Amino acid sequence: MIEIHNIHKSFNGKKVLDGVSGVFQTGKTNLLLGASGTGKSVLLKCIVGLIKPDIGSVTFDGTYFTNNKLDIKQEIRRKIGMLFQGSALFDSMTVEENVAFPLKMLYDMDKDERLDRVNFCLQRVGLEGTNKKMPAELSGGMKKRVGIARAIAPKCTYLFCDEPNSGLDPLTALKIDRLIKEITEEYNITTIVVTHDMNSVIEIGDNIMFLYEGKKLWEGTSDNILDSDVPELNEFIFANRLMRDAKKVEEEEERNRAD
Ligand SMILES: Nc1ncnc2c1ncn2[C@@H]1O[C@H](COP(=O)(O)OP(=O)(O)OP(=O)(O)O)[C@@H](O)[C@H]1O
Repeated sequence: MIEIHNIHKSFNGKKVLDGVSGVFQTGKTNLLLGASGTGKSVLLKCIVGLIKPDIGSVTFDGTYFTNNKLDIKQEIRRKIGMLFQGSALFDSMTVEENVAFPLKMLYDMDKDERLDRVNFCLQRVGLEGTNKKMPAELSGGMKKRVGIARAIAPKCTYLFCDEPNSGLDPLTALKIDRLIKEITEEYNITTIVVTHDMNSVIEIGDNIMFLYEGKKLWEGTSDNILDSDVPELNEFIFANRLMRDAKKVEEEEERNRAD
């Protein structure tokens, strides 16, 4: 379980996070939802320690993280897996080398043990046998799968995903969302996903925190989000639907032109 308490962050006098508190449960897919520029990524970076909040604290399973001693922070960092926006694979490394990378950095494993773990993770994300492929040879969805395999390779306790389905077609996006949820439940991980996609909300939103202009305006689940009485959230959901409908019309028109 991850707890955040009263997180504030400003850049050059501009407030980006304004007193955000909340709890992210173990074994659940916790979503940080909001429009562009509402502070989702900054909050994620504050949680993992890439950005220091001006005020506030983060606790991992009861251990205080923010401003704690370096060795305690490093111990927590070892348990964190990250799936970055755009996958962020090393282009000059094979799939196998990419997934092995955190194992080399964090563990004193022999080569065979490391390869076993890499193969296990590749198999878990449905990419067995792709060891020697280069990232340039992979589709967007496959790259995300490699990113997930790399994140879980060190047996992470906490998984952070920054817009995991950006740039993917709806069906591939759905498969990636489901894979993240399955892995979260299977390994009892605390997962936080940054998203602005309502499809993800409905599909995997065990616990959703809606951010608006740096504030948490609503918290709930995919079952009750459509009943919210928060105007900013309802407007966000409506805009998402309009976007989806407009996309459908565009695709339909494209199909008609092609016929
Ligand atoms: N290092 C930084 N220095 C200055 N401003 C920053 C920095 N990082 C983020 N910001 C600003 O903080 C605000 C929130 O950014 P953030 O990336 O958290 O938005 P977001 O909700 O994740 O949006 P998106 O969905 O577009 O990624 C933006 O106005 C951004 O320009």
